[in-house]
Parts: sequence; structure tokens; C-alpha cells
Amino acid sequence: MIVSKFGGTSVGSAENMKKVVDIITQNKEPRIVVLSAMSGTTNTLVAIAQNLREYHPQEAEFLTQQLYKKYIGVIGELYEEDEFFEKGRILIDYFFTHIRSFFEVPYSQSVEKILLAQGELISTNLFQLYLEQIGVKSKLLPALTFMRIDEKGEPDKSFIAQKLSKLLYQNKETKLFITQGFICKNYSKEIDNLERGGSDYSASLIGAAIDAEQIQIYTDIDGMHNNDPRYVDRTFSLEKISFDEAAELAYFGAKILHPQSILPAKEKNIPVLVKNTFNPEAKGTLICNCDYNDHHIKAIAAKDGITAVKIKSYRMLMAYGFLKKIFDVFDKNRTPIDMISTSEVAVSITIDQTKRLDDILTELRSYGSVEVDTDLSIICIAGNIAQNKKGITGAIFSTLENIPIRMISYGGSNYNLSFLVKTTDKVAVLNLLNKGLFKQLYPKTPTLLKQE
Ligand SMILES: Nc1ncnc2c1ncn2[C@@H]1O[C@H](COP(=O)(O)OP(=O)(O)O)[C@@H](O)[C@H]1O
Ligand SMILES: N[C@@H](CC(=O)OP(=O)(O)O)C(=O)O
Repeated sequence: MIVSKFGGTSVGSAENMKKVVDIITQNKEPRIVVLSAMSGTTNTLVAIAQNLREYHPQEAEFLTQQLYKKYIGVIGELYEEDEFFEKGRILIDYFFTHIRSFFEVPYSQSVEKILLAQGELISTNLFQLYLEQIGVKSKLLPALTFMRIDEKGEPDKSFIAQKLSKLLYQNKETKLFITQGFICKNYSKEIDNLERGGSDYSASLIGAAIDAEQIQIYTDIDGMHNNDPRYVDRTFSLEKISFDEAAELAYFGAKILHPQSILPAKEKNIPVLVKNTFNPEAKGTLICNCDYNDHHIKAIAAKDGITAVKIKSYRMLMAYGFLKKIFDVFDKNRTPIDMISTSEVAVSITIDQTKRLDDILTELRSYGSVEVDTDLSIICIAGNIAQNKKGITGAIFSTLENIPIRMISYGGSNYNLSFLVKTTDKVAVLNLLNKGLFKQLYPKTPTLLKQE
């Protein structure tokens, strides 16, 4: 079985949905297709929820009307036959009546989660109805019946595997399944989600649960690039990278993959192929358990929204147990730490979740003086860093002579070197590193022959 995930842009219009159908019907291999919401939908649902939270029902209604019109346009293009257009309209009316029913009840987190789930529910239902119109047999697998997270928000892997194997067994004859990415139920059996961009994570969890042969992530670019194409012009698609390298890049900001999406695939050693829906002939990037003998820097990514906290205390001098106390503060406040760096009398820590920052700072102040820096970005360089040839750190930092670097983390992993800069320097850093580390992309212009 293959698991193929198609992102928001891939299902972003009727025309694109038809491209997805071409891809999944090219061969008869059994497949679970995981779909995101049509691009823009989840953002609009977030905005609707925000307006309800802030008591702006008219704005919420306006956004809902706009979204409804968009979907009426989509079904007009998707269903040529009147019978299917009518079925599509009934589906859309059903979902929008459901959305509007929450305008009448008091806003809550649970209401917001239900609203956010509607995008994937709509896209999968419309897609499956289209398959029906063109005579392709398929079955909807409702993600809310098998995708579950526990009290800590972690996927309940044994529940997912158990439920999915039962569903697949009950539908032994079916070769093509369609399911929703992103959405799940939580331990209270309420509708929840795997956080923004979570459809990649859904695909990886499903792939791992059913021991798939391959997990395919179809997106709008020819695979994973060596640098962020949103900020750097000359980038290229990587042919192959290891699970560890891909995990570092995803975690440290490569938007193409959800930060946690690599781990389930790595645990089961299932190759992940990143492909382009709009150029399916392109090879894409294979993420696998490949050997680490290639001595290369593979790629660069950046993660924004980082806050650095520095705790300075002379009580740290020659003392033991100090770091534990500091870590306990973050642990107690359920705030993950990204990077750390220590000296004999100070420790600097970075976080990307600041919901509990005030409580954290209050507690930390009992251990020493505390400084906070905001609007920072972590730059991550992934590759075979530890076994790389001498001078690699020199090569990296010499390209950044004029950029102030706030913190460096090296040696924690063999596949990652990361450092902290001001977000205002991020684009310059990504471009400087591209020029310095991928020189082949910048061929020297031939020098003109000297004239006699
Ligand atoms: N290293 C990278 N390689 C490829 N794309 C990247 C990278 N870093 C950021 N991106 C951006 O990620 C986008 C794809 O991710 P996303 O928009 O989440 O796709 P989807 O909607 O298919 O899930 C690309 O269009 C590209 O701009
Ligand atoms: N629709 C969700 C889930 C998702 O993964 O979307 P995409 O595949 O377009 O990044 C979101 O917008 O967050």
C-alpha cells in the first residue's frame, strides 16, 4: 500500500484536483490518498473563528459567504453532470449550515477546532464525489474514526494502527481510499487537529500504522530544496536525503514538511518521496535510511519566532544540579527547548512557544538574573556535519563575517549545525550561506581576454 498526501495547493482548484486524479489513477497500486483543505480554506476558517471569539458576527458571516461562493464556483467546474453538481451543492450546503450553526453558540476552543476541521472534510467529500462521477471506485476513510491524540497531544500510535487495520480489513476489496489530513480526535473524543500543516504528519502516521511501502508527499515544488526558495533565488531540488537530515530541516523551518512528519516514517523505515503535483515527471526528493558516507552539506532552513532566555548566576560556578533546576522550569511549563548553550556562569536557552513565558521568567529569576531577546531566527544547516572534512565550520562562519551571531549549537547531532540570528538578518544569512556553501550555483563569469 502507498500513502499519497496532496497539500492545499494540489487540491486548490477544480483543475488541480483533476491533476491529482491523473496521478493517483496512473497505476492500480492500492493507495490511501490523504488530502489537505483547499488552499486558503483553513486560513479563512481561522479568521472566522477569530471573529466569533472577538464578537464580530458580521465579519464572520461575510467571510463565510465568501468561502461559500468559492465552493459553489469549484463544484461548477468539477461536476459536468447535473446530477453530480446537485450532489455537490447539497454537500456544500450541508457543511456551511454546520459552520453557521456555531455562530449561535458561545465560542470555545472546541468550537474553533470543529470549525478548522471543515476544510479537510469538504475537500475529501468533493474529491470523492468527483471520482464517482468519472467512474473511479474509491472509499472515504473518515480520519476522525482512526486518528487520535493522547492527553499530551501525541498521536496514539497503537490506536491508529488498530483502527486502520480493522477498517482496511473490512474493505479488503477496495484499492483506493481517500482520507483527511490534519484532523483527529483528542483523548476527550472531541474534534482536534495535528496543528497547522499537519497533513504531512497524518500521512506519515498512516504510512507507519499500515507499514506502507512508501509515503508520498505531493506539493507545489520539485522536492525538498537545498535552501528556502521563498527567500533565495538559486536553489535546487535534492535527489536524496536521510531521515535525520530531513527531520532537522523540517523541525528548523523547511515549510515543505511538518516539523514532526519524519519521525513515524523513520521509526518504520518507510521511504518518503516528496513530489510535485504540477510536474509529476520530476524525480523529487527521496528521504530514506541512506548511508551517511557522502561528505556534503545538504541544505539550509530557518525557523522564525524564536525567543532567547539567558540566566546568569554565580551560584552556577562549580555547582551541580543547576541546569536540572532550569530545565525543570521549562518542563513544568510544558515549553520545549530548541537550542541551549552554556558557560560556567550562564545558560542561554531558545524557545518558540511563549504562552507561558511570564511564569517561566518569574521562576527563573529566583536562580539568577534573566535577560530575554525576541524576534530571533534559528538557522539550521543540515548534512553530514560531524564527519565532514576539516574547515567546515570555518567555511560556514567566514561567509557571515558581518552578521552578528547570538548563539551557536554544534555537536549535538551529527546532522545539524544551528545558530541564532536576528530575524531581520535571516534573508541575508540564507543568501550568504547559499553563495558560500553551494558555490556551483554561482559560476564565475569568464574574465574578458585582455586586449593587446
Ligand atoms: N527547503 C525547501 N524546499 C522546498 N520548498 C520549501 C523549502 N522551504 C520552504 N519551502 C516552501 O514550502 C512550500 C511547500 O509547502 P506547503 O505550502 O506547506 O505545501 P502544501 O500546501 O503542498 O502542503 C514550497 O512552495 C516552498 O515555497
Ligand atoms: N489545512 C491544514 C493542514 C495542512 O497540512 O495544509 P497544507 O498541506 O496545505 O500545508 C493547514 O492549512 O494547516
